Amino acid sequence: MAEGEERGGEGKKRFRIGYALAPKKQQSFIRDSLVSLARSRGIDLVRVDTNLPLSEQGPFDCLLHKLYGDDWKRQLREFAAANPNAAVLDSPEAIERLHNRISMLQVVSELRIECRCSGETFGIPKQIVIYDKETLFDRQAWETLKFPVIAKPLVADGSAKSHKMALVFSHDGLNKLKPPIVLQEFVNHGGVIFKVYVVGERVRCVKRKSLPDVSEEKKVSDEVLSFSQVSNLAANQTIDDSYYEMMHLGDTEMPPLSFVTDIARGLRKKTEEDGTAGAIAEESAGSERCWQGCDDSRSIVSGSFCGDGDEGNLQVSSLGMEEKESSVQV
Ligand SMILES: Nc1ncnc2c1ncn2[C@@H]1O[C@H](COP(=O)(O)OP(=O)(O)OP(=O)(O)O)[C@@H](O)[C@H]1O
Ligand SMILES: O=P(O)(O)O[C@H]1[C@H](O)[C@@H](O)[C@H](OP(=O)(O)O)[C@@H](OP(=O)(O)O)[C@H]1O
Repeated sequence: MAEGEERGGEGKKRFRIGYALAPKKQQSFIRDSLVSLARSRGIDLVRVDTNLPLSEQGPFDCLLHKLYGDDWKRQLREFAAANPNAAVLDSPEAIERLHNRISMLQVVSELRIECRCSGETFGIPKQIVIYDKETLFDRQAWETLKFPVIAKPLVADGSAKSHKMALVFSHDGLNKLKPPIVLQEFVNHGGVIFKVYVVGERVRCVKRKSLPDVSEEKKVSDEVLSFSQVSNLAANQTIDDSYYEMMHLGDTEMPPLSFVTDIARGLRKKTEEDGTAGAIAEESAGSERCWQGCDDSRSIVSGSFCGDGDEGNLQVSSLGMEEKESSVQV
């Protein structure tokens, strides 16, 4: 439908947003409440049928997607060419860097934040990337890194596998890992992370549960603990709350707003400079893509990191989603 064409009743133009999501993400993101709110504001959310060619569907003023693969990328390119006025969130080129845990953090490492408040620091935990088993056992590659470390799949493509991580306490745990991986020093941070979502001018900071601190005696363990999406556990997945009760997480203060907005502003500026659409949100120890919904259906993954083993699983209980949040416009 041409731009400016009337769609809704009473002379109001309605917008059609096509969404193309995997079924699980559809469930978490396209909630009835969102659909009704959008409808009341003149926006119709329309599911894209991924079994049909995109070119046969629409018209859409905007396409919201979280799908991957060469064929999908081709379809998006064709859609963008045929519909130059339609927004594609996000273009495959713009999100490419977020699919690799090294390149996703590059923009963060280039940010220089002057911390005006005392005590705040900003940066990425020390990390190395390991592409093969040989390097995994090469002590030299490890010289700069201290245990415990978190092993994260290098690829971050939204698959369940790409979220499977492991906390490794010593060299003995290394043989359970499957490169390519990023090994990042574990930073004790009191069992709570702050996720900061940046969409254009808007910034929202939420508090989430994270991995518990590692005590000195635990640091000598040869265990490997696997975990997945700890910050997204649903309220009914409470397993062991004693740690969090002890840490009084509910009382944890949000980071100073000025600190959060400085980071948000910096990230926005950097991504705009680089011509990247969409948004990155910054955590205390990682980096995130934006345009996210809440998902009640996640669980601690049993089984091993990157696959199929059976090492111990880390038990983390859930904090109510977005238990406490602050929102600001920059
Ligand atoms: N270096 C670190 N030190 C301590 N904890 C960390 C570190 N890196 C990650 N974590 C914890 O592990 C969780 C998952 O890490 P990360 O955010 O990199 O993975 P993800 O799978 O991309 O994210 P999510 O769990 O939000 O889907 C973080 O939310 C945080 O709780
Ligand atoms: O809801 P928050 O706390 O923002 O957590 C997000 C994760 O950090 C993202 O990694 C998830 O996206 P992927 O599963 O596509 O990586 C994303 O999955 P979603 O797209 O299903 O919402 C969320 O789990």
